Amino acid sequence: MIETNDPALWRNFLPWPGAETHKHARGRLGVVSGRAHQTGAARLAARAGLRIGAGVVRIYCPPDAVAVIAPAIEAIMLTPFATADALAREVEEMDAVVVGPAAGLDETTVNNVQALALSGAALVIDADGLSVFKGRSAELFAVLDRDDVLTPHEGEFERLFPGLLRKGRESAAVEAARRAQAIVVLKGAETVIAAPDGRVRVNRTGSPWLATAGTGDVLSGMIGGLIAQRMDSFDAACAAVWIHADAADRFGPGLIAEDLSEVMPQSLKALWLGGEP
Ligand SMILES: NC(=O)C1=CN([C@@H]2O[C@H](COP(=O)(O)OP(=O)(O)OC[C@H]3O[C@@H](n4cnc5c(N)ncnc54)[C@H](O)[C@@H]3O)[C@@H](O)[C@H]2O)[C@@H](O)CC1
Ligand SMILES: Nc1ncnc2c1ncn2[C@@H]1O[C@H](COP(=O)(O)OP(=O)(O)O)[C@@H](O)[C@H]1O
Repeated sequence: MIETNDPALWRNFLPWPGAETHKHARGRLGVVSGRAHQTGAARLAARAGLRIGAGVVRIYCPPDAVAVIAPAIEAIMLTPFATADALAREVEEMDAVVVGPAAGLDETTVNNVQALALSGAALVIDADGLSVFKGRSAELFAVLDRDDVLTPHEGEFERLFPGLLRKGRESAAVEAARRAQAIVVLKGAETVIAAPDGRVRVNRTGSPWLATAGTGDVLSGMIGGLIAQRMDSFDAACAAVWIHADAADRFGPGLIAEDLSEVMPQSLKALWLGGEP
């Protein structure tokens, strides 16, 4: 059965901090950055993960990107890595990791995704982390766990699941989640969230203000931030998609991706107070 994504389905599972918590207990999110000229996407994702409540957020970047990222972050931390193996070692302390935004379409990204998949962290894989597996999707699916999340837009979806969209977006997302054995978030004006066990929800509150560069990077950070706080990956994806659109609608005209993390507290506060958002 296809459900409409609604806060009633996941509101009670949102990870609000308890009185005795501390930053490490709230959840640790890693975000993998691209090279020096491609760091904005990771910073958007990292800030969104922090905003949605992860207690610690750390960007992992190639060594050449340190000098670019360091002056552009405050609460977010930064660790350089030189190889995929080094990255896998560094993320051992993380609960969730976002990989793919502006990662680059080369073998480095393939190696990073595969190395991360062997770590204990749940993965949110977006953008280049998906596109780089075009024509070789089995290599991606072989390393995924059921709590990992793929967040393709239709272009990326077609690269991983050629022809599947012809079945219709809902059926395509369900079949994709079954094939990948992971959560699939098929983004668009209506976003479909599907799990390998057959659960599927359609988000019908999409905001057209989201049709601007970088909003998908923000969404990946939001999903990762909720999973880092130990929310079930399917519910985390549903909640993030809904909050993402709610924040966009609250901002309205002129929205750019950077604004989403600044307006998100309004959406979160409405959910926290328990009233109608
Ligand atoms: N601030 C930043 O640094 C940003 C970096 N970004 C990165 O830039 C790179 C390219 O991103 P793109 O999303 O343009 O890359 P894509 O490689 O997905 O290319 C977009 C192409 O996909 C096709 N497509 C089909 N359906 C589409 C849909 N529903 N939405 C978008 N495209 C669709 C279009 O033909 C389009 O030309 C990625 O690495 C991405 O992560 C973007 O996320 C934007 C912001
Ligand atoms: N017309 C629209 N209505 C609602 N949501 C949209 C619309 N267009 C794009 N979005 C949303 O905006 C985000 C765009 O993500 P993506 O295509 O990955 O962009 P980017 O790679 O630039 O970050 C997705 O969450 C998508 O669902």
